[in-house]
Amino acid sequence: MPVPILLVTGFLGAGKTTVVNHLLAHAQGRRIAAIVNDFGAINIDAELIAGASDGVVSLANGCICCSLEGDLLRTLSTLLRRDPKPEHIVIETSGVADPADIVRNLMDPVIVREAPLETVLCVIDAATPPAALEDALQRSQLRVADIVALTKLDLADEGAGARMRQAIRALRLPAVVVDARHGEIPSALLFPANVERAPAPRDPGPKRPSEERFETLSWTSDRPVSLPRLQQAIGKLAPKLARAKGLFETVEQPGRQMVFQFAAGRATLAPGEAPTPGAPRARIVFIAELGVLSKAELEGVMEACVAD
Ligand SMILES: Nc1nc2c(ncn2[C@@H]2O[C@H](COP(=O)(O)OP(=O)(O)OP(=O)(O)O)[C@@H](O)[C@H]2O)c(=O)[nH]1
Repeated sequence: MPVPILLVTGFLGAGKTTVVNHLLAHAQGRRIAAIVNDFGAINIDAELIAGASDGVVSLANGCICCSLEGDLLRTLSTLLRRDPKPEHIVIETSGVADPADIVRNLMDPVIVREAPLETVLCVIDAATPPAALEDALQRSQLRVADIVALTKLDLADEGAGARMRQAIRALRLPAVVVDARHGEIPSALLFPANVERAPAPRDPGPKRPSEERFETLSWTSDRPVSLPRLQQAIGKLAPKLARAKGLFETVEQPGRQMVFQFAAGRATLAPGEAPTPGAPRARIVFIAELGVLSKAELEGVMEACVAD
C-alpha cells in the first residue's frame, strides 16, 4: 500500500509547525510520521511537535531542498521499511526551502511508487502585506501548492484575508485557498480518503541555480536568561532578523522552559514543556539574510542576557 506524502511549505515563521501540530493532534487514529526540517543547527521544531503517532524525524542544520536532500530520501526509505508502515508521511520544509527541488527529488521512481506526493500545502501569513508574494522564494513555494492556507488572520485587519486571496488569485495558480485559524485545516482536505489512487507525477520545472540567501546562527547557554534583558537584546537584533526561535529557562522562573518565537517582526513568549534533560538551559536559533548579522555581534548581545 503506498504511503501518501503531504509536503508543507511556506516562508519563515508563516505557521507551518502550527499547522502540522494541529493536524497531528487531530489524526483520529491514523499512523502519521512527520519529518521536520530546521534550517538552524538546533532542532527546535521537533521539540515543538509533540503529537506524531508514528514519530518525528528531525533533519536540522541545512535545508532538505539542497544540502540535506540525501538525508530526506534516506529518512523516507527508513520510514517505509518500518513495520507497520506509517499510513501518511508529513514533511515540513524549512522556511528557506525551495519546494520545487524537493518535489523533483520526490519524483524518484521508487519514492513515487512507495510514497507518492499527494498534496503540497503552502502556508501564508495573512498578516503580512500581499506585496510579500513578490518575493521569488515565496512565489516558488506558492507555485507548487495544491492548497494554500492563510494563517494569522486573528492578527490581521479585517480585509487582510480578502486582499491576500486576491493577490494569490492574481497569480493564477491552481491551488485552493483556505483559512487556517491557529493552524486549523480540516484533515479530510490534507489526507486523501482513498490512498490507493496514485497521484499524477508532478513537473516542478527546470532546476534553478540555488541562491544562498539566508544564514543561521545559534546561541546556547547553560545559564537561565533574564527576561527584561532578553527583551532588550531582541529589540536590538530585531531589525536584522528574518526569524528566531528558542527554548530556555528564565531567571524569573527557573525549572520551567519557555518557547520564544520571532516571526514577521513579532516576538512572543509562551510556556513550554519541561526542560529537556541534558540540553543547554537556553537554546535560540536566529536566521538572517546573509552577511547582516555577525556571530560576534550576536554573542555580544545575547551574552548580556545571562550576565550576572
Ligand atoms: N496569532 C497567531 N499566531 C500564529 C498563527 N499561526 C502561527 N502563529 C505563530 O507564529 C509563530 C511562527 O509559527 P510556526 O508555526 O513556528 O511557523 P513556521 O512556519 O513553522 O516557522 P519556521 O519553520 O521556523 O519557518 C509562532 O509564534 C506561532 O504561534 C495564527 O493563526 N495566529
